[in-house]
Amino acid sequence: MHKEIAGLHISESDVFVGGTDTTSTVLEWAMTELLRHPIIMDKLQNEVRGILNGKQNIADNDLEKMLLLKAVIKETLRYHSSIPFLARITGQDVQIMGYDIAAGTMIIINSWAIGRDPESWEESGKFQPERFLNSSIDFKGLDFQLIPFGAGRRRCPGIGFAMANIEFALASIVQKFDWKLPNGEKEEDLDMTEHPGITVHRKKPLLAVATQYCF
Ligand code: HEM
Repeated sequence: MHKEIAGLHISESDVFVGGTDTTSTVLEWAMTELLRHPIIMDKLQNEVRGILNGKQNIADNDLEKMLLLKAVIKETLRYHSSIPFLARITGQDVQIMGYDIAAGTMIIINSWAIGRDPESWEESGKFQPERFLNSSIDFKGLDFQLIPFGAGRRRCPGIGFAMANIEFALASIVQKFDWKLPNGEKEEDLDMTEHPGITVHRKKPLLAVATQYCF
């Protein structure tokens, strides 16, 4: 069924498709990067376990204090923009950076490439969540170097829901379990091949061994 929300046509299947694969893909990439960077995993577990102090249920105001958790998720969204291509059709003739673009042209914006652009990001090829700790750059569509949710009127309407899901899930799994790669696999051997598609997920699903953490 299609509904009109603020003049935009959005169907229930748009919401379902837009909201499931994307969220799980971001979580899988976040865990991949944490397994590849054990020092960051350690720092994150210290932050989450310290703030929760043995409490099993995570509340909204606990998440507000988890600054490294938020930075890890932002860095994952920068480095692994899960919906890489945004599409727009120009409503009138425009000139962008010296290029004349006729009305009715479809423009494809590659948010994956923007997230890795060395002109926008220092050490763009490295996973460094700390870059966001003292930065006001956010993913809400106002900072054009970080647009994993798009920008403008058609940007993702599910940002709040997505972030709540990812923050709760990631905080919970790093609080309650310690994680390592299976069969003595080393961080540097972790296969990072991407599977291109509407969402860019891991080509091979991530395998990790969980050990329950004793509080
Ligand atoms: C990390 C998770 C998510 C990511 C990375 C993501 C990303 C995106 C992107 C890039 C777009 C296109 C925006 C544009 O063209 O400017 C989009 C659209 C959309 N997203 Fe999300 N999304 C996520 C989660 C969700 C969730 C949880 C929901 C619903 C509960 C949702 C619902 C939608 C819908 C309905 C659209 C179409 C909006 C329109 O056409 O106006 N998304 N999303």
